[in-house]
Amino acid sequence: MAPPELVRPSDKSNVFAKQVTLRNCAYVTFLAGNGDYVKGVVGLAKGLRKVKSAYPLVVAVLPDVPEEHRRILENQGCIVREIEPVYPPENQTQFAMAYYVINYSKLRIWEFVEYSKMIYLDGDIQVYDNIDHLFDLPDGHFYAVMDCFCEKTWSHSPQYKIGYCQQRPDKVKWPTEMGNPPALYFNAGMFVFEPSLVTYESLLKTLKITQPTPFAEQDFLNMFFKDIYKPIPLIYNLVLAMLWRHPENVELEKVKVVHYCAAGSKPWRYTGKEDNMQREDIKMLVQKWWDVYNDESLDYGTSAAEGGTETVNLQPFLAALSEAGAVHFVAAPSAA
Ligand SMILES: O=c1ccn([C@@H]2O[C@H](COP(=O)(O)OP(=O)(O)O)[C@@H](O)[C@H]2O)c(=O)[nH]1
Ligand SMILES: OC[C@H]1O[C@H](O[C@@H]2[C@@H](O)[C@H](O)[C@@H](O)[C@H](O)[C@@H]2O)[C@H](O)[C@@H](O)[C@H]1O
Ligand SMILES: [Mn+2]
Repeated sequence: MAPPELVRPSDKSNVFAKQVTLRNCAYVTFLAGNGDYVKGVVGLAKGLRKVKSAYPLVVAVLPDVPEEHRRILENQGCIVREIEPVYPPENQTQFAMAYYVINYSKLRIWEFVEYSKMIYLDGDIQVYDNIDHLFDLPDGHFYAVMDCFCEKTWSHSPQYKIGYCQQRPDKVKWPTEMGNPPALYFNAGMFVFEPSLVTYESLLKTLKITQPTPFAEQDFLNMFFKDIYKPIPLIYNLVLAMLWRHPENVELEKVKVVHYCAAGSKPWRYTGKEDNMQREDIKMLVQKWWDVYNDESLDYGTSAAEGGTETVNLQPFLAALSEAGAVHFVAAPSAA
């Protein structure tokens, strides 16, 4: 589509014009440490390019991410933003995974208010179909895919103990003597949200008085956004365990986003030794991830990746001008 023309409010000459409001949107992920998760983020950057997303990928990096990794990400077209860690209050919590304690730092992305809407994606996620349309979801809600309680990582929970899962609430019903069933619970590896300093301050203030729990920031985000959480279809975040826990809920050919969160499924560490890792669908999905990661035509700056011409992301520039209120932007009639 031709870039939007700058039209002064007084100029009515462009009869084809229709008023559009351009929003400044972006994908955002989180990177910590000097280990191999950087491969996940490179894969994600290339995957978003492969599906021709119109939006940039911002990478929120902790101070311990080495310069070399930051260069790699910038050379893949990522916008690298350093954030300070966020720690939960002093606690004796047994996190489901010890390293989950660093995941509270994800909360810093609510401070990225130069963007009006963002889609957060874990570094162990890959996007295989364009999901830019999610930026058009109505404001005022928190959109994410429902999680599953059936993996051993949930063995601490009452749901797991009685065999209840929100993915199949009719299979083992929640007993009335245990009160209401748990509120719908999302996986925090992917969500659509609106950065806001008010929300950001409230998140940090609330965290200070909230007892940490096994799924760390995922539990905290579920509690914090409970009233505005809206489930979106599983095709936007396939938590791999769904393949063997709830295959009846999965139509793999329709899945747009795959979340390599099952133990042993991180493609860049895959050995095939852990439970379920010899499944044909897992091996296919791991290979699919590597096909994108190894595809040099998807490297930033190659003509193939940018659709034959170097593309410049006008969003921040247009957002700044629009902020200034100096002009309205109208889409020139499509060349198509
Ligand atoms: O050493 C680490 C651990 C986690 N992460 C980031 O934190 C996210 C959440 O961790 P992970 O995906 O391993 O959790 P899971 O979804 O597997 O529970 C990752 O995707 C990365 O974006 C990271 O950068 N370095
Ligand atoms: O810090 C807590 C993490 O909790 C979530 O991972 C879990 C969750 O999905 C469980 O349901 C699975 O059983 C488990 O394998 C998986 O690791 C998020 O994916 C991750 O981004 C992060 O928020
Ligand atoms: Mn993950």
